[in-house]
Amino acid sequence: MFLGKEVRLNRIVNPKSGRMLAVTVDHPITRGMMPGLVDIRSVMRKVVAGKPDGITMHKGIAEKVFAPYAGQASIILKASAYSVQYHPTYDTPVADVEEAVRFGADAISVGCIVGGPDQAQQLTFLGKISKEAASAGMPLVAHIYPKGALIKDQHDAEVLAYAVRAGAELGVDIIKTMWSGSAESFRSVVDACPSIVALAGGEMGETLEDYLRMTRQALDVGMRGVTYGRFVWSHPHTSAVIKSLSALMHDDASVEGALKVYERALEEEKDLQK
Ligand SMILES: O=C(CO)COP(=O)(O)O
Repeated sequence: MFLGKEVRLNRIVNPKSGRMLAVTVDHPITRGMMPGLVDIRSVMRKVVAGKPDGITMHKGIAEKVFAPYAGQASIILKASAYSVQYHPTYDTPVADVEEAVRFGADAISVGCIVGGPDQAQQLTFLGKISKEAASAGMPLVAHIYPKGALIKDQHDAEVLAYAVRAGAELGVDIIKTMWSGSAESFRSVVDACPSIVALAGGEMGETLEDYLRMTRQALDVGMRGVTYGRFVWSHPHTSAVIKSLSALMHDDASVEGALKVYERALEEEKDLQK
């Protein structure tokens, strides 16, 4: 491995735990103007205060909003976008590895949609950016979504295993995927993938405890990263949520232990407001 890639990987994957805690704020182009992300400056301040390893963002947000926090968390530069509404099977390139280097990013992140009519183009794009990222010593993160006519259930473990393995086959370092619903089925997804498997949040729960339980179960079967968005920044106490996730990811806390960390972080927030 290039030394540059190793240095960057060690910034986003905590060397002590071997795991990555990332938060993503890349939703608006894909999903529309979600209320929780309208005030992106306030979201960014709270996310940085929670001390995640990395934050996934598009280039304009990196430049206009993240800049004051440079060095406090890694930039994972989002380099593709699609539209859930207008073209849900085509994730199109919007940035490149050269820009990731220029922004000081520690990884570049793309989406790739398999199981739909655009699969061939999507894999061509992934193969190309994998080559470019490798040449620059830039870790590659990809969210391989199984979507489209061939996919009946996006959470089916067999379908997810295909998706993560497709990413590993093309040299992706960290592959984001969806929860399959149980530890037993998720084990088969992780086992299919020689790269790091990370979990996206989606709409898999209602409470913080739901997400902590899902994360704990996935960790127990070998998952090594999270890139959570919606449930983190739409929560009224974003920084405390990130700190509780950090206890799970980096200190191997139980769900109960992580909830205690959350309560303690809330108390600290109250003290600061006094
Ligand atoms: O990867 C993600 C979006 O790009 C995950 O975000 P959510 O947790 O909101 O699903």
